[in-house]
Amino acid sequence: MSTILETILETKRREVEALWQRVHRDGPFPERAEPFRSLAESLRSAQHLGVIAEIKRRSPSKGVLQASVDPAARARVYEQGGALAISVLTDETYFHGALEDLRAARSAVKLPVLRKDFVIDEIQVDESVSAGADIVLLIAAAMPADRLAALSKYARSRGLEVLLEVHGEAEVEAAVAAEPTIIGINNRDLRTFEVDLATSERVLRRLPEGCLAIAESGIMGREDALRMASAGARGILVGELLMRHADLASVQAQVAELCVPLGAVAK
Ligand SMILES: O=P(O)(O)OC[C@@H](O)[C@@H](O)c1c[nH]c2ccccc12
Repeated sequence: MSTILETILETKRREVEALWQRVHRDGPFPERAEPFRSLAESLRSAQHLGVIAEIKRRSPSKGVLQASVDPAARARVYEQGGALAISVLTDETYFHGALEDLRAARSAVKLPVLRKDFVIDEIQVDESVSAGADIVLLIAAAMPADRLAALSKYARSRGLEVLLEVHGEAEVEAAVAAEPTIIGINNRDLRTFEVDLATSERVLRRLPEGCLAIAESGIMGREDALRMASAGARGILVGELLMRHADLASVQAQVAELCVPLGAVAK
């Protein structure tokens, strides 16, 4: 056990085990009442960079960002600022999130909601569907290529959109083969926590034509948003910048600032 990702995955394997036991004991997860909402559609039709605004109480790299958060109120403000989707950290151990946060956020808005967790097993996909998630994150570095493809296929078969996260060029081939709905390029290396926006610039050049791609992490303002847009990203995933503010009026203004026009960008 050396890197944080490996440590987290170790915890996830135990959670998966417990989930299977629960399902064997109590039966399958309850049916989902809510229809799915699509992020891919709004990313494709938007004339501006799509902002996926995140609810994250703490992170292993930054510590506590905001201990007490009202996910419904925050989701509403993200929506009012013009975000195309809400991302909710649901991992409890390392991010102090919960599936309850996702439910609360989703019922407060009309936007699609991304379940941000470390999904490595079909049972977590079932749980995500039941909880009302619209998009699920899969991380290329978390599993071998064949598992990535199988899990992506399963998630899509259950009606979810798949955001598949890569960090470097080396993961692009496996990611594309898994036929995700959207590819996310994480500017933060989950092994070292180092953040570099040049990561997105490099990887975006390697993606096949027509690929819907977003840049994740380390976006700290309009300048960075413009940089990601001109590199070819259709959207950005932003957490820390928004979570550093408790004042919801300034959070809303901050989201609006990030929705830079795509037309103005030389591609
Ligand atoms: O807070 P930031 O630097 O704006 O980053 C948001 C998001 O990209 C980050 O939370 C993230 C990207 N991939 C992840 C995987 C797991 C947990 C968290 C993440």
